[in-house]
Amino acid sequence: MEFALEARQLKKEYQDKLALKGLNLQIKPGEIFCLLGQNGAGKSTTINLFLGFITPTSGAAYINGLEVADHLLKVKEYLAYIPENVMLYPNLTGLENLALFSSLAGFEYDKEQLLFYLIEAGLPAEAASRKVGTYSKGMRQKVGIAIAVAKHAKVLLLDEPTSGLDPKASNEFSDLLLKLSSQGTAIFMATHDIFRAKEVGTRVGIMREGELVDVLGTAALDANELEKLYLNYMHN
Ligand SMILES: Nc1ncnc2c1ncn2[C@@H]1O[C@H](COP(=O)(O)OP(=O)(O)OP(=O)(O)O)[C@@H](O)[C@H]1O
Repeated sequence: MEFALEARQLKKEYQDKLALKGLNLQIKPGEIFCLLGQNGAGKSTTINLFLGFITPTSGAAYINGLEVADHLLKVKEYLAYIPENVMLYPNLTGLENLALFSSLAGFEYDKEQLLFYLIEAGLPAEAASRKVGTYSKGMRQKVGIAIAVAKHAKVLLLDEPTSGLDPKASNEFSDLLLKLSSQGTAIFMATHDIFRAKEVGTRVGIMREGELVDVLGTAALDANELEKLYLNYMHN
């Protein structure tokens, strides 16, 4: 079977810091994998390797069966990325931003279709014609999701997307992720939010000092048990 995301002995060393120590991981289409870990554990490094923003010291990252470092452009077609702060053009409206990013990915849509994507992602219709500079963080995340859907991304990478969102916005965001995964999108999310990880994740990985020390199925755990396990790893 072809995995949506795969890491094989993936290693990254910066100058004198071994940030990722040989990660092995396989994620299927429709899965939501949440990666927990303290600051500096190697979560962003992992995401940046899947995105092709940095090159591995050894080992390889694969998206849809393609080695990222060898197929940077092709892999970009499959991927959408939502960082903590979605980068959009503040002087363009939500509709204009979506039109621009869709077109960069090779998709041209009329206004009606663009509006449909934005509303599907939970943006109020009245906001779509407003400049993005006036949007809240949660609204910008929704535009990020609309871009992912409009470019038919097979894989969504997220780096702490819910930090700084209020509980309602965070909850709406979780619902969007669940909807995307039910449509077959594979989702890989670095987060500090154990509760959300349990709620949306199919599996949760715990990373410590560049190593994936555990991977847990969320179905058999409640959030308190997951928090206990996590804290245990951090203290030992
Ligand atoms: N460009 C770089 N040069 C040198 N060291 C780096 C670089 N980027 C990251 N590191 C180091 O690699 C380790 C892993 O960092 P990384 O950003 O992947 O952690 P993280 O788990 O994403 O942390 P956070 O939760 O704070 O985002 C850290 O020790 C960090 O200082």
